[in-house]
Amino acid sequence: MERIGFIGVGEISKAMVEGLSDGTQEAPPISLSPRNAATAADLAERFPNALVRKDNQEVVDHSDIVLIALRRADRHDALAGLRISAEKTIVNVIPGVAADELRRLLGTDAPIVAAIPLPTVRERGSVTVIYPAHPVAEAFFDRLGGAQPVPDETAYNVLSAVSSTVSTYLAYLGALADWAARNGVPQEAADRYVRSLFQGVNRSLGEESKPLQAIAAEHETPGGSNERIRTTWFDQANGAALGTALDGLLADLEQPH
Ligand SMILES: NC(=O)C1=CN([C@@H]2O[C@H](COP(=O)(O)OP(=O)(O)OC[C@H]3O[C@@H](n4cnc5c(N)ncnc54)[C@H](OP(=O)(O)O)[C@@H]3O)[C@@H](O)[C@H]2O)C=CC1
Repeated sequence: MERIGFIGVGEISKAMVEGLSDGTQEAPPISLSPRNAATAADLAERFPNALVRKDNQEVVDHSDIVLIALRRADRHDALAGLRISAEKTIVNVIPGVAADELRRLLGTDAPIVAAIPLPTVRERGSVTVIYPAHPVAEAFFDRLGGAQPVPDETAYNVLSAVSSTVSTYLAYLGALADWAARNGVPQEAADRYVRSLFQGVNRSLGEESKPLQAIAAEHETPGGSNERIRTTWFDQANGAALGTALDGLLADLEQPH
């Protein structure tokens, strides 16, 4: 079985380790980098297949697949001087760090695959976008809910920008609950109702043969109150502002750093 190593053991690595290890029949051997010792030690204690290594090079040496899950600013400090031989596979989850840059930094001939895992890989509940298609990376993310290879780097960056809207979506739900609370509904009841409302709505996303805009239309009566909020709040100016924010992020992701 392929051995997996994590350089950077923060939130997203934790989710991947849990998804690979929790309640699975055949959990792969996992090596964890030692920094963020509390999270690494917690994972190693919970999962017998996971071990904390003494340094990042040891993680690489004990792995067939090396996950790079660092904050962008830490990449030079963490990766300079690491030796990764050509038969290993590198999976990079740092947004906006192109394969060419990583290859120069690491001085390696190993294949480099970029990936956008979401925290729900913890429950093996989301598909991970990868670029380029690569059988080892695909098999890895199949263990975590599935892999979705995209044909080019632009498509990868576009979907990376789209996946950066999740906290905005959740903050929007929070704003609805807060508005209800300001208008007299106890906060707990408002939170509970908003959660239940959108959990129900999100289930309708499972109808994959239906376009998203058709699902939206089904939740709206012509002349009704859903239409009123959409057209008065999510109006042209608001839709255009969203497009501008995404365009700006995409330009940043596409620019070499
Ligand atoms: N969280 C998410 O949902 C997603 C995140 N990403 C991307 O993945 C990357 C990691 O994100 P996330 O897990 O949230 O970030 P975290 O900050 O939670 O984790 C990054 C980890 O890297 C560690 N680190 C820093 N320097 C080194 C080093 N020299 N050697 C080894 N480890 C080091 C940090 O340790 P310390 O805390 O001690 O500094 C920290 O634990 C980011 O680039 C992010 O944009 C991608 C998809 C989804």
